[in-house]
Amino acid sequence: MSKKTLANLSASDLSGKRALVRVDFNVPVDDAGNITDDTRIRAALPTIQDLTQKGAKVILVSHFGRPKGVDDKLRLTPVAKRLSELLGQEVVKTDDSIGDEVAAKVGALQNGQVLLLENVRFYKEEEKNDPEFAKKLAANADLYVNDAFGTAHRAHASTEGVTKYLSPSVGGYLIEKELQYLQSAIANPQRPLAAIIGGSKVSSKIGVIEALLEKCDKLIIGGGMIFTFYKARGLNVGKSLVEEDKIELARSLEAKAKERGVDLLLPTDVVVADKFAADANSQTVSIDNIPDGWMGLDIGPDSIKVFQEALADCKTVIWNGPMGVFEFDKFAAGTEAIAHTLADISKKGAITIIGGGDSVAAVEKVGLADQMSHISTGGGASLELLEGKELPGIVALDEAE
Ligand SMILES: Nc1ncnc2c1ncn2[C@@H]1O[C@H](COP(=O)(O)OP(=O)(O)O)[C@@H](O)[C@H]1O
Ligand SMILES: O=C(OP(=O)(O)O)[C@H](O)COP(=O)(O)O
Repeated sequence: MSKKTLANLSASDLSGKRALVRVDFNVPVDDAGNITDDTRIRAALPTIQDLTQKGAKVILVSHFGRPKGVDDKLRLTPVAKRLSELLGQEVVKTDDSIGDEVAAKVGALQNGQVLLLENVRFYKEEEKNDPEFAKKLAANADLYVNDAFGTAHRAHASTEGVTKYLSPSVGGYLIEKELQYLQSAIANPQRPLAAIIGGSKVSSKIGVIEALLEKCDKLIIGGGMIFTFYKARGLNVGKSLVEEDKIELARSLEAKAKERGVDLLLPTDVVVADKFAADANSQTVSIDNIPDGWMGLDIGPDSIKVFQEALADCKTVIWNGPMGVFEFDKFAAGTEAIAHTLADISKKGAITIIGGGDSVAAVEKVGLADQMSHISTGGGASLELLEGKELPGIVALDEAE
């Protein structure tokens, strides 16, 4: 990468220095708050360990979920515990990300110690990239390392704003590794190239589809994303997830795909449930038969077949977003089938890239992660790279000398 990285900093640059390190510890958790997949924590270890070995005082900052203000369910305390186990050393945890308590605990850090700040999104100023808030985050540190690849597509205070107040500002080893792999796989992809988009972040990912129509030969849509398209077609979607203000966009995307001759594949059948729960009653219906009061939580068997056939000849596939609510066994079949298909085409030489916290968790759950070409810690971030966009969290870093 053309940016300065941690590899450019020696022990003499780092020893005794307070390093503010942006990580993406936005890990999947179950209803009881237990971490169900720690890939993102493990992926940050090389950077954290390099810093501690070189005598830096490490101050980690991350978001967790999408809180509106302080939310006790979205505290990073379980993450601090898991990180401490993985590092084999104590991780000091603060209850805030700025302020006096943080300053005091940072002041008490010894060289090589690690501290984790509280969820930075408890402050609305974080996502607004408020300069005063960025200045307060930066006040406790001497230098900045961004290793949050999964959040590099967000221009927030802890990913972009802080770089204006800390020097040097460098990329960590995870960001370096992700860019190295993704840029080469995506710049000149082996074709046919397919993108599979699912999951629940409809409003933040539906926009990506437009740019992907220019790049991809096939676009497969699943997960919670599909019902906005169906509503645009005038179908009844019951209580399924819909983004009302994206219906018009969905309609125009279908029209554009047709114009450009890109295969935009949507499921033809879905598994619907009478409630959002593991023990819900379920039935498989065609998409024009979703009953009132029911919600679509997985793609159906006919759709799985069509998707598998479409993927069979692909040479590069990038997948972000599960096909259904795979956390509930009843609604995991679509996601599991696609994971198996990608493992199969990987074996035949295709490049398969899985990105996103929950998508990676799903592939880990079925034990197929090591059969994919690349497991990326970023879903939205890897899709934006595929679109050809620059990621603000990377643009903001110092240029390599
Ligand atoms: N039909 C659906 N309705 C509601 N939620 C869904 C549906 N299909 C998938 N999901 C949910 O989407 C979530 C993952 O979405 P997202 O955050 O976009 O993916 P990733 O973390 O891989 O980027 C999962 O928790 C899954 O339960
Ligand atoms: O989980 C994340 O993104 P992803 O679901 O696209 O992989 C990142 O932590 C970014 O979170 P955000 O989409 O709430 O900014």
